[in-house]
This record gives sequence, structure tokens and C-alpha cells, in this order.
Amino acid sequence: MPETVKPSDRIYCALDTVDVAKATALAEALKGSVGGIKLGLEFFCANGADGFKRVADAGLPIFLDLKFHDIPNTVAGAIRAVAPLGPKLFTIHTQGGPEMMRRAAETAAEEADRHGLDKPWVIGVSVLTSLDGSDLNAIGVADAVEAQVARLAGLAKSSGIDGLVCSPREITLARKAGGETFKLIVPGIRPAGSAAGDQKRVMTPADAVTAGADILVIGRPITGADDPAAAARAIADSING
Ligand SMILES: O=c1ccn([C@@H]2O[C@H](COP(=O)(O)O)[C@@H](O)[C@H]2O)c(=O)[nH]1
Repeated sequence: MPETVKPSDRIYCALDTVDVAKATALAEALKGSVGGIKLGLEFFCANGADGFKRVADAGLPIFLDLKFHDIPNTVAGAIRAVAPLGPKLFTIHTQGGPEMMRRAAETAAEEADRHGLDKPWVIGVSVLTSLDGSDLNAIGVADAVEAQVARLAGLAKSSGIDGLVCSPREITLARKAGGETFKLIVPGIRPAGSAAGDQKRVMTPADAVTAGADILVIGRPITGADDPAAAARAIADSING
């Protein structure tokens, strides 16, 4: 992403709700204050493609965060199913392995071509921001979070996908592994004084942008505010500052 990107354009607001009316109202209210909307498992499981289209009608780019994690053939099929919706980016799990990531990249390109759409960014989730080193150890990963993210970033890059979801604390090492054009999509963002909730690896919006994040994924600090658009604008101003 070029250096001239407006701070608000870097913010994608996560609308984690089952309520389509609430999500569409938020998407309308946030126009001009954020760069895009993230729809994830909670929203999509409840509302599917029709719900996606209703939110997309607000006109903001959509990040479809379904974190596909399955065998290559099944992930390719899921990508074929969501491609016609035209998300700007979508997620798969890097832990699905190199063959799955290669098939995902190929399928996304083929389907975009077939439907006459821009190719979506295929983004690999590395280590969820709700995990820390002891959680990794509990699932049998002996390495530190940083080493595991660096490994998965290198694998994502060599498998031909467009970027990585990582916590703000791993931006520098993920950039080193992926290079300048590799998109870094970063949740675990908390303005100073916000509750971390279930996020374990967090940073402020300004520090994450300074570290090199392309997109900041921010949910509750915006959606839980009395005035979500004002909260998003305050976050963009904090990045400017
Ligand atoms: O590692 C990850 C991957 C995805 N997410 C998603 O980002 C948002 C964060 O919401 P907050 O309310 O700002 O915590 C949420 O939709 C997650 O599914 C993540 O947090 N970490």
C-alpha cells in the first residue's frame, strides 16, 4: 500500500454480530470514517451470501474473514463459492500447508477472471492474536510466537498468497519474511485505555501503523462505542498524530 494512504482507509471495522440490520446500519454510519468492513464467522454463519450483499450495498470494500482451514480441494471449493461475492480480501489458515495455499491462490485468480472481478487478496492467518506462547505450547508448538509467525509468513510468501494476518507485535518480522508488497492485516488493535478482552498480543493503532501494518482490523473499540463513527475518526486522528 502506498505511503499516501489516508489513516482512515487503513481501518477495517469488524462487524461481529448476527444482526443484519445492525450490521448494515453500522456500515452506512461508518462510510467516510473507515476504509472497509470485515465480516467474519458470526455474521456469515447467520446470514450467508445474502447478508454479505446487504452490507456490501453500503459501498465499502469487504474483508471476508472465514479463515478457511481444510484440505486443498475443499478450500478451493469454498473459494469458488464466495468468489462471486467480490470480497476485496479473504482469509485462509496458513496451517493448512503449502499445497492448500497454492490451490487457494490459483483458485482465487481463476474465479476472479471467470466472474470479471478484481482478484481478491488471499491472506493467511498465522498465529491468532488471542494466543500467547503458553497457548502455543499447549497445542504442541514448542517455538515462541515470533518464530512460528516468521515460519508461517515465509511459507505463505513462498506459496504465492498475498499476505498475512499477524499481531502488531510481529509486523517487523512478517515484513522481513514477506517483503514490501506482502499485505499485513493486523487485528489485536487497542486504542490506549481500551479493554483487551480476549486479545493477548495487542498494540495501539498509531504504533501498529508506524511498525508497518497495511490494514488495522478493529472491532469492539469501534462497534462498542456510543458513536462508532466518531470512535473510528478518533482512531484515524490518533494515527495522524
Ligand atoms: O488472529 C486474529 C484473526 C482475526 N481476528 C478477528 O479480528 C477481529 C478483532 O476484533 P476486536 O473486537 O477488535 O478484538 C475479530 O473479528 C476477530 O475474529 C483476530 O482478532 N485475531
